Amino acid sequence: INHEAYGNAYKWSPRDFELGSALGQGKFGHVHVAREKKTGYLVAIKTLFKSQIERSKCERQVMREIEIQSHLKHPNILRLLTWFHDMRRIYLVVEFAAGGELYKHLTNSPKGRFPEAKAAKYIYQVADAVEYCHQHHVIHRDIKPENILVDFSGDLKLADFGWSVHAPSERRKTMCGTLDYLPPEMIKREVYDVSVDHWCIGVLLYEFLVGKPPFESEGQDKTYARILALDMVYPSYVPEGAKDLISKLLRHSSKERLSLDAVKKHYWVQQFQSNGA
Ligand SMILES: CC(C)NC(=O)[C@H]1CCC[C@H]1Nc1nc(Nc2ccc(C(=O)N(C)C3CCN(C)CC3)cc2)ncc1C(F)(F)F
Repeated sequence: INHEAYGNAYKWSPRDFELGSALGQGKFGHVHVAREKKTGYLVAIKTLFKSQIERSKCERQVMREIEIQSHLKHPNILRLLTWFHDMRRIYLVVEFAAGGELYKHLTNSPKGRFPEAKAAKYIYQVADAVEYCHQHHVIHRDIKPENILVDFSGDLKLADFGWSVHAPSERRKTMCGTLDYLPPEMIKREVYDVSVDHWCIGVLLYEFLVGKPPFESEGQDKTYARILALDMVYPSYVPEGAKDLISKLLRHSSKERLSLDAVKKHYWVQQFQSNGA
């Protein structure tokens, strides 16, 4: 039968794809590059094992990730193209980001940090993607280099919506992974809103330019103390404009943090926008 005539009723299955090499390990399984047989289109397939998801009681989180990521359509957000499942596994068919993981680009850069122009281009793209999320009432909550991929043309793709929630939220976020990006309100376990992402974008820009996050310390308590005290220093090579922008994002009072539209229009960012966006 002509599947296309039935729109989305087409049932995707593993048989539609030629599995390629493993790209790495995701949270609940592995990720492969794959080629969709009819179109030759390269995709990434995240295979999640239902047993592992059930064991860690993350069904709701996985379904939320699928729900959220399938509705977000933005050039700097990794697209969830489709998904299907069999008895034992859930398969997420996601855009393949040929440039790989952003944190590897950062660590492999000379001096382990990005030049101004690249940092400004990247922070524009992240701000644009996160502004789009917020317009769709989604807080990402986990913006950091590890959760951002690079596509074939060197543009950023915000990924890993496993921790995103519909705004506003006070859902507990178990302290997994790095603490460096946690905003004060999350450390103090207060109710928080979309502006947690504004804080993270400030931390991200600092890390792009310096090569490490501003409050990095030995041990969780020291990191928390430095975040709550806004105890950070800028190396001399950080340009004034970037310091101005970061200082307007790393504010304790979430209401005082610069809007994402103002981030995109900030003079330090604008000077590098080639497309005059
Ligand atoms: C945001 C989230 C937290 N991260 C992830 O999900 C990770 C977990 C596994 C991989 C990645 N997930 C994805 N990765 C890509 N592209 C990609 C990744 C890595 C390389 C790379 O450098 N190697 C293979 C190198 C090649 C050279 N050898 C030596 C080392 C690995 C090249 C392309 N596209 C889509 C995805 C996605 F997200 F759709 F799954």
